[in-house]
Amino acid sequence: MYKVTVIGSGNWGSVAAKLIASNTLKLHSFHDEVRMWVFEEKLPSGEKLTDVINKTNENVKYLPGIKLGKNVVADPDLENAVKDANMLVFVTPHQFVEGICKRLAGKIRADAEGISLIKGMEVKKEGPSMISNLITKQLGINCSVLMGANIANEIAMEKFSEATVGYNQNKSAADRWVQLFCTPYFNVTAVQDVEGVELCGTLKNAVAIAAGFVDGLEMGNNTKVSLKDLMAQKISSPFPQLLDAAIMRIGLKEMMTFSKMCFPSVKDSTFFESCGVADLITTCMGGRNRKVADAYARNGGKRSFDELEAEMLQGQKLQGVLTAKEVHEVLSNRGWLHIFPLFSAVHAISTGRLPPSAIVKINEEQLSKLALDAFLL
Ligand SMILES: NC(=O)c1ccc[n+]([C@@H]2O[C@H](COP(=O)([O-])OP(=O)(O)OC[C@H]3O[C@@H](n4cnc5c(N)ncnc54)[C@H](O)[C@@H]3O)[C@@H](O)[C@H]2O)c1
Ligand SMILES: O=P(O)(O)OC[C@H](O)CO
Repeated sequence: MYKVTVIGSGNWGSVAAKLIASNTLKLHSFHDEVRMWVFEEKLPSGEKLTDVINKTNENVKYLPGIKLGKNVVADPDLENAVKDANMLVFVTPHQFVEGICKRLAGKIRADAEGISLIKGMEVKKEGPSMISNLITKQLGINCSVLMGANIANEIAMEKFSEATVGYNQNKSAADRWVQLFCTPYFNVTAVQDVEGVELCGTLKNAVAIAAGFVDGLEMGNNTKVSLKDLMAQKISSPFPQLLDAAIMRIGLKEMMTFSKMCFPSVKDSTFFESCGVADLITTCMGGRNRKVADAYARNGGKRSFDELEAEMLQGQKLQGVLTAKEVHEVLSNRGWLHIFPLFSAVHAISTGRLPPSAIVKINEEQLSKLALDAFLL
């Protein structure tokens, strides 16, 4: 019998628990109960979030108004939450995974399998290391990934969407994950390209920040903003939707180039799965990264991302700004900044080194300066 624990209980973590819990009740090879580890916090009422979830069957802070399923049990004790599980679903903001894995080392079942729903990466001296790899290395378990065009609040309302499971060797584990997540409104397919799937989910968050800048500047209506560099790339539209499309096109190209330069085994076909172009479009149009970057540009870069994130997302976390920093580290370490103008601009703008309008003005001269700054820092 398979026993599932979800490690994380934010917006997507709660929806993942709901999807899984609806299936474990139906599938005989799985225990009904789904444990969900909660990073404990006190609510304004003074109650603990875990107690409220278990009392109301609702994550009132990160997914209000949605019942998770009576077989979801919130647990604030990480070790206790995982001790009986042999299917571990990792779904926290990526900056917390390393600490969580350190706490879990030696505490999980020997036959455990993992899947990461986390969009992000770590940068080591040797280069980028994906979160699934970090989980495998620290816990010694096989780890697949699940990424896709998935806005948690919409899937919580059972609106149709698709997702992609990425796996390396273990096809039977991938099939089990597909079985565990699939519902009539959540269609999951598996591809043998764990890094490709994970890089798609990770890198599109940096592109979504660029899309937010464009929207926040209302570029289509602002004749003061020069389009010459976009025109140099044969794009010259006065309409914001078309600028968004330009950002997505250039972003997709940089995502593919970066992925293949860092991980030559990544397959082109992966970018045409839900985790690729579909997630890119979804996040650039409707995600949290886009929304907060839009506010950043509207404020002329005068209010920091941290401040805007806290005010606009009430505890939910952005991944795009941190991802742009991680990508920038790889690019500057390897002397690749000039190949990735969009990623470079997103990092320079989000750290206040260039104004938001630079998203369509980034040029060779600025890139050389950024490269020099990176070298001097
Ligand atoms: N929300 C979505 O629509 C969505 C969709 C697909 C993928 N994702 C990805 O899923 C991952 C998790 O995102 P989410 O939306 O579930 O989370 P979230 O941004 O909604 O919530 C933040 C979570 O982090 C927890 N947290 C805060 N401090 C912590 C700490 N020190 N240690 C551990 N946990 C801490 C909070 O308790 C909360 O559960 C991210 O990588 C995200 O990109 C999100
Ligand atoms: O809301 P975002 O920007 O974190 O994006 C959410 C998901 O990753 C979209 O698939």
